[in-house]
Amino acid sequence: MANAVCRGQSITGSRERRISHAGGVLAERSRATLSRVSTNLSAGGAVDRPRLHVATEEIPDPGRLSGLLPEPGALAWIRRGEGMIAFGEVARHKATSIAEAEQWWRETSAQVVVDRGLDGDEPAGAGFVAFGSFCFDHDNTPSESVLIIPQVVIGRRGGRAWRTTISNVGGDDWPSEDGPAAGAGALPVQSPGAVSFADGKLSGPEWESMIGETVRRINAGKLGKVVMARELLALAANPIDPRWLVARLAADYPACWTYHVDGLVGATPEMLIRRESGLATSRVLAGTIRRSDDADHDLALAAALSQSSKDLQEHEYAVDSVARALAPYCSGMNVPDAPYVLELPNVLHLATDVTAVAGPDASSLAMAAALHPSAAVCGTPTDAARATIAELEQLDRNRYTGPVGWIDADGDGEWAIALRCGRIDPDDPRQIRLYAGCGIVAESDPAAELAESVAKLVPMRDALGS
Ligand SMILES: C=C(O[C@@H]1C=C(C(=O)O)C=C[C@H]1O)C(=O)O
Repeated sequence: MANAVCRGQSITGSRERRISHAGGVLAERSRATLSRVSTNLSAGGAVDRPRLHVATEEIPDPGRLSGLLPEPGALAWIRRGEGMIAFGEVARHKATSIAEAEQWWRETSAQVVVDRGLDGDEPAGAGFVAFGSFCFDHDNTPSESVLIIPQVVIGRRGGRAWRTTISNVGGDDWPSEDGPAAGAGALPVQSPGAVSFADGKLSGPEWESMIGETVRRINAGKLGKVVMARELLALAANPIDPRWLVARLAADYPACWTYHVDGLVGATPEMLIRRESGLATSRVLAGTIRRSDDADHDLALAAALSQSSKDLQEHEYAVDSVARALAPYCSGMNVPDAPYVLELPNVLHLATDVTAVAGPDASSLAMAAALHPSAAVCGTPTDAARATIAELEQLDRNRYTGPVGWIDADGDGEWAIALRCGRIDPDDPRQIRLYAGCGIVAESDPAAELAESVAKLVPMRDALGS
């Protein structure tokens, strides 16, 4: 990816450095005089682009990342204790498509001045990054996709921890000292209090009959698979603080990617595309069984899942769609012949990890644009499945089942599929919509699919404290 990052370049004048402790995290404020390295860019003269200054430094282990979120709007990306949290906002891009956001990021990151970075091999993400969350279907939602450039990022990966500060060259030299600090001095996290649940537009039985109609359409011959989702409305006594949910999800689902971007909170097991140092990986999930409380029984369930023709077919559609979409961007693709069983605390999934060598211009977001929507969340053939969802599902999916994740200036990044999540109502933060969907194929049984959706809602229900 084109990258005009100039580390240690274009900095003149003295630098004053002050280290202070904020919740065990070293905060630094530096003053530097920047010589102008670029003129303010506007794409086709239409869009004002921020001209940004980025500094990253190594910090001591900051402790539990989910404990560092200073305010409810802070961004989170955590898996097995590693990842990034971020706060403050330097720029927010309302994207009309994933491809358009990729273009915006490519042009914006080409204008960045990088003052300092980490010594040696930097972990992906230790530098200029944006976090994003995209709609499932831009044509069928009033809501918007976003790419957010934060002011401060704290990350931990592979035994190293860092802090990145991003500031607008056109504005103040550095983020205001009054801005939020991670950890100490942060706004306290409030429990949601008592939570009640209600069906979304469709009740359970109505959803089952909608699934019955989907199965009929599939059997009529034009569709192979359609993923149908439902929502559950949760109403809490207090405003729902995403940090409450992030902390619980990250602790209870360490193998999943726990995220919070702009009110969308969840812990997803499905990785649409991860790109790091030229290697692309995608974890495809499709085919699900609810776990029991008994380990031996779970073993039998796992064996049944890996031999279920209905689940294997559903899985095959999803893997095919990913391999086909990825092929133009990659070489040396490896697609395992058979899936393995991924165990989560609530469900078992059939899983396939596809790996490939990414082409030099294939950023993580460019590949996400090509992959979305995969048959894991939409169906096969894509256009017919998407139209069937729009016609029958009666749900505004919003950003549920869209890509969620982050990208860095080299195009590396992680874009998961926003599953096992909820969206806090921006107009009434006591309300959150929880979503769960199921892949429907010719052999699907509506009652079993409803039960599967109930199992998929468990992580968010538990995180809310019910
Ligand atoms: C749509 C969801 O999950 C998708 C559907 C699956 C299935 O039907 O087996 C499994 C994983 C996901 O690809 C969801 O969790 O909401």
